[in-house]
Amino acid sequence: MAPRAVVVGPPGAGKTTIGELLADRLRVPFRDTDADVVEREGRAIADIFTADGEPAFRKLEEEAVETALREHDGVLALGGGAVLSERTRANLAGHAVVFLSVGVAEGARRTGLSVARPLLAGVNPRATFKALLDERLPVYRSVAAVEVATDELSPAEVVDRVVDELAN
Ligand SMILES: Nc1ncnc2c1ncn2[C@@H]1O[C@H](COP(=O)(O)OP(=O)(O)OP(=O)(O)O)[C@@H](O)[C@H]1O
Ligand SMILES: O=C(O)C1=C[C@@H](O)[C@@H](O)[C@H](O)C1
Ligand SMILES: [Mg+2]
Repeated sequence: MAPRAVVVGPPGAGKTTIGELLADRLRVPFRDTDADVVEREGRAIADIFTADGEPAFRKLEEEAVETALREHDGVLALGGGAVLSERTRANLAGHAVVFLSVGVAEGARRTGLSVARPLLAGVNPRATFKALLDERLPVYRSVAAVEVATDELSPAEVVDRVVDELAN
């Protein structure tokens, strides 16, 4: 059993939004490792970061990804930083990984109104977002079979593009 698609990308790329729509389109269930961690821990991600620190969250996330890759045969969205784990990257080998990309301006705009993203909660979210993209872009690309730039597309258009690309 393997997910039909595993969605990766930075915060605000639309992993949850597009993942849910893609699952509807494919008529399969949707699962999100951020939600799995929250459910297992019974606390919000921001609270885990604050109380236990990022490394503790990454460990929980690694476990959540490994379990979901084993159990889930629908669409799976990973947390934005999940690919930073070498173990997770190894676990993703052979899977249909979709990288949703977003530029700094649009990514900061989409995430700017939320306080639920602890990594972007600093004084200059735009600069933080740029640094995050600079670090992660090659990592997302290294695990992905398909890349879709989402800046100029509506969620429905992104899903169309992902379905097309996965069929090729
Ligand atoms: N293609 C799009 N066009 C316009 N808005 C979008 C698009 N994709 C997502 N959004 C909006 O951007 C915001 C972030 O989307 P979403 O929560 O799906 O991102 P995410 O990648 O799951 O982020 P996180 O890593 O924080 O979980 C939401 O308000 C969503 O409605
Ligand atoms: O990009 C990240 O590092 C994160 C993205 C979110 O999905 C959450 O997993 C968490 O807020 C960390
Ligand atoms: Mg999400």
